[in-house]
Amino acid sequence: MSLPIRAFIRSFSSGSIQRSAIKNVTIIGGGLMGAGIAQVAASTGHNVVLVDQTKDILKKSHSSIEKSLQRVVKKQYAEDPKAGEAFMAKVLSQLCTETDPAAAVKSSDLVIEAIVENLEVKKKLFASLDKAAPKHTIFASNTSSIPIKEIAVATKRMDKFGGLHYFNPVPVMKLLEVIRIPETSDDTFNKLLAFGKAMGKVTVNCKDTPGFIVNRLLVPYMMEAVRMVERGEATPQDVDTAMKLGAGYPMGPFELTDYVGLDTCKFIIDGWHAKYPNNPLFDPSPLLNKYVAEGKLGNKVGEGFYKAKK
Ligand SMILES: CCCCCCCCCCCCCC(=O)CC(=O)SCCNC(=O)CCNC(=O)[C@H](O)C(C)(C)COP(=O)(O)OP(=O)(O)OC[C@H]1O[C@@H](n2cnc3c(N)ncnc32)[C@H](O)[C@@H]1OP(=O)(O)O
Ligand SMILES: NC(=O)C1=CN([C@@H]2O[C@H](COP(=O)(O)OP(=O)(O)OC[C@H]3O[C@@H](n4cnc5c(N)ncnc54)[C@H](O)[C@@H]3O)[C@@H](O)[C@H]2O)C=CC1
Repeated sequence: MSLPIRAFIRSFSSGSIQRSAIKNVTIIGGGLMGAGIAQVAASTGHNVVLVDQTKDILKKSHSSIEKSLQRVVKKQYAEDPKAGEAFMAKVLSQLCTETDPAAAVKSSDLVIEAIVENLEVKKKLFASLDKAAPKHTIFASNTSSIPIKEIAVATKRMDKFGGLHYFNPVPVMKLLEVIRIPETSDDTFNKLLAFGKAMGKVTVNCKDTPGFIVNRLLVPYMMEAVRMVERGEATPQDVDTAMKLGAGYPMGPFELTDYVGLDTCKFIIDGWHAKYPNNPLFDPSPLLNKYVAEGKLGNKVGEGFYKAKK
């Protein structure tokens, strides 16, 4: 018996991974998050179709998945590289790419959307998927900051709609926030929870409140960090060192912003400022806006608050 199958059976019997009714998964958006979600879904035995706008983007997504899988395999199969190679080949055989979302959802049990953090773009996508997907298909958004219901109203299947909020990097971060709206049926919610567990994640349930649990706490903290720098109280480097060594965080707020993507951070904060214009926590940050205007979007383009390590 090969190592991954043994490990999989062990996790079944220990209860850490559960069976799920969901087998065929379509991920829309092959960027930082979509690629990570596709990798972990395929690694846990699901058939995955990854969708993005062009073949070139999907080539990059595929190559980032391969690199990340190599890291996982190197660690998990240190003593059996051949089994590692077989595992990697199996995972990659369960993953295909597609540029036409309508074709990609034809036999899908679950669609997870991980495209740009923009309500109108997400609604337009889901409205078209609603027409193309079979009746039983469940829809989920990985949005960081947009209420799930505001996206779900674009469809006629709100009972089959929920939120699956993953964390970056998806292959490493154990948490998954599972969000229900009042219309989400118990059957859909239970299937989403079971799917999350089948992916090996620890799930937490959350109502459809802005930022769910983690981002509701993380965003004000990160915004205060950038305001400290704007007030000239400390440098990004010193803030990062302080939070790593003084609070035990794996990354400081500026390193984390580079990791998440400054464009995504700006979408989040601009969206919340428009929604809550009187809450000073969500006032725009001139420094963040300046970096985004200069194209310094973080690690994905090689530079943000820091120059990315090669
Ligand atoms: C200040 C500006 C203000 C802007 C404000 C705007 C506010 C908006 C912000 C809101 C953002 C919201 C985003 C969101 O919705 C939710 C999120 O995802 S929040 C982000 C959550 N993630 C984190 O907090 C990550 C924290 N960092 C870490 O945990 C570690 O640093 C990290 C694991 C990334 C890397 O670890 P490190 O030790 O530094 O490096 P290593 O390279 O040694 O990796 C350790 C370990 O992990 C494996 N690994 C790392 N990356 C991958 C990968 N992509 N694939 C596979 N494996 C990976 C690596 O192999 C190592 O394994 P070992 O066994 O230890 O060798
Ligand atoms: N970056 C992060 O750390 C996290 C981001 N999120 C959320 O996940 C979503 C995606 O974020 P990232 O992966 O970081 O963004 P990204 O910018 O890395 O990737 C987005 C991808 O979506 C594609 N795309 C855009 N519109 C599309 C469409 N109509 N059809 C198909 N593909 C389309 C883009 O080409 C791009 O490849 C956002 O909603 C974000 O808020 C959630 C958790 C963490």
